[in-house]
Amino acid sequence: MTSHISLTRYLIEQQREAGKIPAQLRLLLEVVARACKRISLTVNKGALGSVLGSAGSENVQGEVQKKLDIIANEVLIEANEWGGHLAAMASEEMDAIYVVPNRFPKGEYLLLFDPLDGSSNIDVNVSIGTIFSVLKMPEDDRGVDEGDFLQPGRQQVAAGYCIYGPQTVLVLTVGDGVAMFTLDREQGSFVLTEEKLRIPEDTKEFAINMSNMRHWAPPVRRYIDECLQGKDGPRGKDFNMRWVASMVADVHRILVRGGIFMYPWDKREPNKPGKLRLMYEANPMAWLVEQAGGAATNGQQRILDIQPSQLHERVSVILGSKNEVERVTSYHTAL
Ligand SMILES: O=P(O)(O)OC[C@H]1O[C@](O)(COP(=O)(O)O)[C@@H](O)[C@@H]1O
Ligand SMILES: [Mg+2]
Ligand SMILES: [Mg+2]
Repeated sequence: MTSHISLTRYLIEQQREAGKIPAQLRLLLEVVARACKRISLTVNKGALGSVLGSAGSENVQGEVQKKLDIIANEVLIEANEWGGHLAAMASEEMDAIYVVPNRFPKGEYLLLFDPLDGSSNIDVNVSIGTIFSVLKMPEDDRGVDEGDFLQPGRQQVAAGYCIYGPQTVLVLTVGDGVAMFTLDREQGSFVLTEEKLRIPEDTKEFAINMSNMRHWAPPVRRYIDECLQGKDGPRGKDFNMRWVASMVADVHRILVRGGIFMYPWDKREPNKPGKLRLMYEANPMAWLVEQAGGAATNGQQRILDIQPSQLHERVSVILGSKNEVERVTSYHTAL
């Protein structure tokens, strides 16, 4: 642990001393953090809080919603509606954007979130999380609409996630490196526990859902085949594998000790670019990973440079230790 600096103090320093963020963005991030704290408490109640199981509904992507998907979505909306200098919000769990009712002064920011990432792990008590991204509301815009959200990830002004695991940890970037804050339950506050995180450029650990192997495209197959050959293969080293099936948990591990994470396009749904969502999952995680010295591509280009054409757009994701991401990307572009 590096200090007893709270998230609030860290953000004030980012605002006043580093001049990195305006006061309005600081307040918005504090509201998001408070909402995450509430979600964390709800997650911890588990069966005692009747929060496990399915809600019996489907989201816009046709996925079955869990009770916690809906609860987490409501907590974020409610907290930010009145507290966050926002013009509008967009969520993986809502078909359309949520325009914040008439505000004066007009909200300057747009908030996007995956309220509960790793839904399949809720009922089995494995790490899950909330992923968020903040964009600036375009200037000279008279009214907010979906088009305002369609900005490439490089234009994010803040991004992060909160992981609800053995510890609740909030990980954040405002473009000045990546900082981690651990929730101190006795104090009720997030405390800075790691700063200026760096992902090692090389790794011997990959994360991919191996059950999809037969559906992968040749470049992904080639990369994993070479890893699996270990010491005797072209890579000359043995690789380890991890797959939590919560993107937050897999990316968190990579930020802490390195590795490569892939959820590539595959033949199961050939018309979709991938499973993960560009705006709620890939963009915030790609920026965090880049801010920690890693890389993130869709196999063809940097994720942060993709111009979105739809709010709920999907994308192929390859991110983590720089040299490995560059290798997989070169296997795609060499074709
Ligand atoms: O079950 P699969 O196909 O391995 O997918 C796992 C992936 O799906 C996700 O759970 C999707 O997120 P949601 O739970 O928000 O839908 C990612 O977190 C994870 O990387
Ligand atoms: Mg998700
Ligand atoms: Mg989700």
